[in-house]
Amino acid sequence: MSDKLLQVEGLTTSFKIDGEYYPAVEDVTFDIGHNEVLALVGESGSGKSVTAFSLMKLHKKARVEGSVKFEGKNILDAKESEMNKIRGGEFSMIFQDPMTALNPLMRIKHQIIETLDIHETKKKSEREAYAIELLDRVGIPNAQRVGDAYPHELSGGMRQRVVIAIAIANSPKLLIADEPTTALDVTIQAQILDLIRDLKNDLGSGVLMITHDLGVVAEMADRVAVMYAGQIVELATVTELFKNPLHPYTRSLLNSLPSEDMLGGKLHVIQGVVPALNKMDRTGCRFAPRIPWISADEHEHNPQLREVTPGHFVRCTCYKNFFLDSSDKITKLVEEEQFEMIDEGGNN
Ligand SMILES: Nc1ncnc2c1ncn2[C@@H]1O[C@H](COP(=O)(O)OP(=O)(O)OP(=O)(O)O)[C@@H](O)[C@H]1O
Repeated sequence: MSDKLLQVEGLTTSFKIDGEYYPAVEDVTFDIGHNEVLALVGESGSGKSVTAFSLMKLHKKARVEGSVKFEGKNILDAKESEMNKIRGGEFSMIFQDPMTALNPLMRIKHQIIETLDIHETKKKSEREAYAIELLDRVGIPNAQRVGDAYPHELSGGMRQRVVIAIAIANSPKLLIADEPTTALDVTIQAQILDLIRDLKNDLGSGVLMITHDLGVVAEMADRVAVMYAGQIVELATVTELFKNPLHPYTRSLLNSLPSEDMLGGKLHVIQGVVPALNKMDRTGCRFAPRIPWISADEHEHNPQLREVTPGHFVRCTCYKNFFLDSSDKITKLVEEEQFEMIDEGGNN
């Protein structure tokens, strides 16, 4: 048996658009160990959720290629009946929006009991008491009363705790958290992250934490995979990535974090957005159109994710010619109008 909990190799998930398949996620390779948090970061449309849904085999109409080995077994070959056992059992997912994850017409405790029933966790007679115990464990005060409530009677933070109670009900070995705190205010966010970390430590589970919040990454992750336009462009330990980011996209992401030494309190972002699936040039470096001051011959023709120092992987050689490490250089690029300046309120 592999010592890695999850090994994803060459994962490629394609959707049909106007009769042709286009990959939303392409050649994605990473692994997660027991009791390890891997953060998957990247801006909207980079392929984070498609990756997560592919791991759970939740895409019904997509073409999914590559391999996803869970404790050495390729689950992409698993039958739907096996996947139903795995989902919510060994693999669990915490979704971004608790309101869509919960059934509005069912009492909270029955939603937890339902997942215990599917996986036959605990004796039937013990399941209700265990459901209440889980609510208590995720920090819900007056768990008995909340168990009898319907989702709309709870606050957003409480609902997210319920979703987490459901996700951990069967002691999953792998927890996938897709932007678990986006919909919550800052104080509740911190509490939910603490909760996920404590549960991970108690259960020894691996966690795939999907986020575009680098603060969450710094706080939670052991390693980070940065995604851009369906590919992982950089992967390293969290310390290494924050200390020595290489790929231009990673560096621009980190540079967009507000910090005191930013020019005049402004944030800097590289202009542009992730291209649509059917409009993307797939032959070279996908980030090239967003850093036009780097000449074409500084990009690789078909860039691969390559280990440049032990455990630190980067795609494309263009990083060698990309500098964004001092205010002077940022100023120069701003003067050359390569950067869009936005203030902290998000206004241009
Ligand atoms: N069912 C689908 N059919 C066609 N295209 C899809 C489908 N699901 C996702 N996509 C496309 O795949 C790409 C990646 O989407 P994905 O939702 O994984 O991005 P993301 O990084 O999770 O973004 P966000 O942070 O906004 O959730 C996008 O271009 C999206 O439009």
